[in-house]
Parts: sequence; structure tokens; C-alpha cells
Amino acid sequence: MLAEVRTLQDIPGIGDKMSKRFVEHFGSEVQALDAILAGDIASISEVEGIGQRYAISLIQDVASRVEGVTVADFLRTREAMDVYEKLLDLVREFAHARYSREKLHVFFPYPSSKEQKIMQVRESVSYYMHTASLLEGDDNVADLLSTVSQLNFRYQCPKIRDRVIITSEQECYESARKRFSGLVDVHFARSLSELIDISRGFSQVIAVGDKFLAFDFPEDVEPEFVSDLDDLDDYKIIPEKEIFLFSRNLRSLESSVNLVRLLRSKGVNFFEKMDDDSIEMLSSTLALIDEDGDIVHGMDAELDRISDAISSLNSVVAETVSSVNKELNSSLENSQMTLSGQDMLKVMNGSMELKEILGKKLHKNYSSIVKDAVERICNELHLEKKERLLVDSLFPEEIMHPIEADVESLNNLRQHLDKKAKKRKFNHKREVSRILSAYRELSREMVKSVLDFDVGFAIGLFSRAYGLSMPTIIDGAGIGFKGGRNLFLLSRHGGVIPVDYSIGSSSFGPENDDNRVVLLSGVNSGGKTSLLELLSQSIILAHMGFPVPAEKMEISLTESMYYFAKSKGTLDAGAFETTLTEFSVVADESAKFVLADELESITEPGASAKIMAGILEVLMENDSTMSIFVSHLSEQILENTNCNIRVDGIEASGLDSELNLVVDRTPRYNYVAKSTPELIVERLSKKTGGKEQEFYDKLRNKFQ
Ligand SMILES: Nc1ncnc2c1ncn2[C@@H]1O[C@H](COP(=O)(O)OP(=O)(O)OP(=O)(O)O)[C@@H](O)[C@H]1O
Repeated sequence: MLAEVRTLQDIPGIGDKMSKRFVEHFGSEVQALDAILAGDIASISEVEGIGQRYAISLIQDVASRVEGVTVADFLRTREAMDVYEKLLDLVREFAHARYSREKLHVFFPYPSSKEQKIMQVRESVSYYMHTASLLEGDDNVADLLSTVSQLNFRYQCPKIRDRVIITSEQECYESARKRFSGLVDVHFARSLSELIDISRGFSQVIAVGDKFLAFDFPEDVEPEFVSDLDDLDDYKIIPEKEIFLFSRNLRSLESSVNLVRLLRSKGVNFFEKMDDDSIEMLSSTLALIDEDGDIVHGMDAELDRISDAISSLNSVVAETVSSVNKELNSSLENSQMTLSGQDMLKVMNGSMELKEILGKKLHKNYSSIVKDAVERICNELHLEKKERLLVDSLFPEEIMHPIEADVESLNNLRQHLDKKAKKRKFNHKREVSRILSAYRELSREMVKSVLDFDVGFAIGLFSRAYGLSMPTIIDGAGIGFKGGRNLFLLSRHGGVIPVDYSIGSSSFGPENDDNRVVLLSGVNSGGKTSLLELLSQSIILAHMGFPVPAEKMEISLTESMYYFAKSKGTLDAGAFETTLTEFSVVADESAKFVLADELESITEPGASAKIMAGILEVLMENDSTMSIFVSHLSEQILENTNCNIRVDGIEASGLDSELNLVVDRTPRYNYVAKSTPELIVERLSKKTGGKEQEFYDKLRNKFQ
């Protein structure tokens, strides 16, 4: 039944409590619904109380409401469902991002009544098959896709501790507090002195209102004056807020941008909403920030100079102090001093200290050593004129031994540089933030498109890895192929022998034979189950709009598929009844595929043959039903029916040099395959000798 999903509560299973959790997780009901309708299983499974299984079934439920069809409409038995799930697992291995790996669950087989939907998926999958061929062998695509995950724009920017908004207007104070709550301190200053006091605790001060404009401020307080906060966008005051959203998602954004570029360079038109110039602008802006939202090194020479000076300040000063002291020591060691008689008298009568005399004598030498040290620090830190003045006060004018850098002066210098760097960064951040704020929605869409590309690309890669091809949809009732390869065997063993087969109206079958109901006989381990499984894989994939595991395939679409896999051992009476009940529904008029593997095990052989003959007769009555029954009882089944049921056979042609059975995996049409016992006996005879061999030879003669 088709139904619109407009609110979370329109979705069965989502009540009040769950709906709240969705809104909490996604930020709003609209975003939660978007995620559900987009099949974003990865995000949904992160909602509290929702696991992956539930997220998948929720998405499938919603898809069935929206599209009016469920997975179980086509896949009518547990075994059919198992094949579908195993196929999905194979495809999912090719997805690079968690989002896409999960989203692949939105693909499922549609009944023929939804042919339009199948055709839509085919068209999109064909595009991705082509794209995968264009990008074949380019590891960069995989590397980029592996580093993309959904953008999270719900990060809360941490408080900017070194910036303050100060105002003397009550209304402005209230609104700023509301607007920037938790992001920056907002203070109310009644007077200029209060403003100065508060300002000294911050390196960036935004003074709001014209009242303070007329005042003179001390040198260490340099507020930025703003008349009216309402005139300023957030990015002007807290550029970090916008930048933070991007910096936290930097890897995904950069990878997405690079992927867009790469795809375009390979001729794949991708995310045309953003032209090359916008992509380059976004890319170059992202290149300015790091993952913490800081301005990176290398984008502004002046900022780099100041930052480098800050980071090497301590070590340069310490090294200089140590070498100055060495120099001072050696100069003292090598110097001699002659004391004049006058000076001696002054020391004797106590009007002068010896140290003072020493100072005077050494002062010239000391000053030049200190001057050199200041010069050295300034040069090594590449300081500018005003900054150099602050270094001058680093060492005392009076002789000091050993020399030490003045802690307060060092702090002043550091603070000065720090303020300067922050101011510069602030201006850069404003520009970065201004640009990025225009990209917020586009970036989200771009990353989403990249992730959705990964979904389709995974199908394309899956198709190429297994050599799949798009089947031709035919009218009538039939399925036929050349070079079919069972995907499960292929993924397990890496290689299989391709088989050809056909039933119904496919052009690959025998001439003038459009039998739709067929018995498949043959040797043990000949490949009957594998062929049936290959058919089930192909039918499911074709109805999903996916390519199939065959060189060429023709298939008609049906409403449903029944797959009855081989049961283990003979079933009890209850299970027999259940199996018959399951079969009772295949009798309806709709087009369907019915695949059954050794149904004979449901009860004792004689009765099974009769029951199977009966079921096949019912299936024959429906012109649009196709059915293949694998059975070792084909002759007994034929004995129990007058219907023209074709029997095909997979046969062993002999033994190879290592005494393994040589099997032709492609069934022969209209052929009851010879069984293997005689070959097994022959193998045993060839492998043994003496009395044992005589025994096997006797048995062999029975087959002659
Ligand atoms: N096309 C193939 N290419 C290579 N190996 C195959 C192929 N088909 C089947 N095999 C191999 O043969 C094994 C047996 O195949 P399968 O179970 O399909 O035979 P079967 O005819 O159903 O046997 P049984 O009658 O005993 O149930 C498979 O596990 C696989 O290893």
C-alpha cells in the first residue's frame, strides 16, 4: 500500500519516545525524516536504542510504505531471502564508507509489477558500471572514499576564552549574552576604568557602543569598536563557530573535494551544483585551517614569523643567556684590574664598595656583551622594531653575574607577540569563516553525494570484480544464459567452470523448446545445487536492477520467487505438512520462479515422486510460471505424470588421471543423466589391488 511519510510518527514502530530520540540525534524532525527517507542506515543505527538490524528493517518498512512493496513480496521463502542477504554481503564488501555499506540494504528485488522501478535502478547501476570501468585501477578513488564519513554539523564550538564583548548598554548586554551564550564572555562596564580593567584580562576586546569611542586608552588595551552588534554577522565576532564545524569534518571535506576533482578529471560529471571555481575556492579555504580550526602555518608570512618567535622564545633566550654567561666568565677570568690609590682609599674608608668599583671598571665590557645578546635574540627571533624595544629590558643595566633574563620582561614580550598573532589570526579567521559560511549547505550536499556515489560505485566494482553483465529483459516466461558463474562458489574458490542453461522462451535454449517446467537430474556433486543457486542469484539480481553473473543472460520478470533449498535428512510428518502448505501458494496465477532442490527428502521416495509430479503439473498449468526441480527421482516422477516435463541432466563423462570425476557442469537438455555409481566403482577398482580389486571388478561387471 502506498503511503506518504510526513512525520516520524507516520512510521510504524516510531512512537513518542522514539521520535524524541530521533529528533535529539538528528537535531530536528525534518533532518531525522531526511535521513530515514535517504536510507541512511548508518546514522539511524546510532540513535539511542536502535541497532543496525532495526535500522535496516525500519528503512525497508519505510521504503515499502513509500513504494508500496516489501522485500518479502518477491522473496517468498526463507532460502530466497538467504540468497538475497548473501548477495548483499558480497556487494557490501566493495563499499568504502560505513554509510554506503549500510545503505546498500535499500536495494532489494522488485516484483514485475514494479518494472519501472527495476528499470530506474538498472539505469543508475549501468552508469556506475561504466564509471567503475573508467576508474579501474585508480587506488586514489578508494583511498579518498575510505576517508569520507557523514558531516557532523552539530559540534558545539568551545568557548573562546581570550575574547570579550564589553558594553555599557543594558539592552545590548542582554542580547549579546543570549546570542553568544557559552561562546564568549560578555561584560557590562559602567565606566572607562571598568572597561580597561576587564579588557586587561583578554587579548581581544570588542567594545560595543559609541560611548567609549572618545576616550584615550592605555597602550596595552586596544579594543575593537563596534557601534551596533546587530549589524554584525556571527562570523565577525566568533568566526571560530563556523570554522569549527568545518575543521571537525576536515578530513571528509578535503577527501570529498579531492574526489570531485579526481572524478571530473576522469570525465565523470559529478556534483554539478558546484562548478570548478567554487570547488577550488572551498578547497583553498579549507587548506587554511587545521583540525582544531586554527590557521595553519605557511599561509601568512607575518603570522608565521610571530608564531615561530613565540615558540622559540624560551629556548633562544635560554641559549643566549647561557652563552652570555660563558662569555662574561671568560672575560672576567682573563681580565686584570689595577686599583688606583684613590679608589683604595675610598674602599678603606668605606665610602665605596669594591663591587661598585669593579662594576664601573667592567661596565663597558658588560654593556657590549648585553647589547650583543639583545641583538642576537632579536635576530634569531626575527623581531621587528617595536618588539626589539621589549627585548632591551630583558637584561639589567647594572652588572649582574651570572646574568638572568628578567621574567617580567620576558612575559611582556611573549604577551605582546601572542596578542599580535591572535589579532592577525582573528582577521584571517573572519575571512575564512565568511567564505565557509556560504558553503555550509553545499558542503553537506557534496559529502552526501560522495557517499551516495560510493553506494553506486560499490555496485559497479562488484559487477566488475565478478565479471557481471546486465541481463536482457524478455517477454514471455524464460531465463537463459551463457557463461553463468555461481557467485558464492566464485567468491569462495576464485574460479568456477562457466555453465550455459535455459528454460522457457529464452533464445539460449534448444530450438522449438520452450519448456518452463523442468527436472534437473544428474550425478552427485555434479553441480545441480550450484546451478539452482546460480539461477536464484541471477533472478534476484535481475529483479533488483543489478547485473547478473553470466556473460549473457535473458530473463523475464516475475512477481515472485520461491526457492526451496535441499533439506538435511528426511523430514518428519509436521515438516512434510509445512512444506506442502508452502507449495500450495505457488498454484496461484501470478508469474513466478519456483526453484526446488531435492524435494524428495520430504518423505519416502515413492510418495515423494508422486507429490513432486503433482506439484509440477500444477506449475505447468500457469503459463507464466517457470520452475526447475533438482531431483534424483526424475524417472519415477515422469512415471507419475502425463505432462510433458523436460528432464535435463548433468553427467560425469569419466575419470581423470587422478581418478576424479570429470563432470560436464552444463546440463544436457532432454537427457536423464547417468548416475555415478559405476564410475565410483571403477575408481575404487583402479585404486586398489588383489582381492579388494576383484570385488570391485565383480560389481563393475554388473553395469556392463
Ligand atoms: N560450475 C562449477 N565449477 C566448478 N565447480 C563446481 C561447479 N558446480 C559445482 N562445483 C563444485 O561441485 C561441488 C558440488 O556441487 P553441487 O552441490 O552443486 O552438486 P549437486 O549436483 O547438487 O550434488 P548432490 O546431488 O550430491 O547434491 C560444489 O561444492 C563445487 O565445489
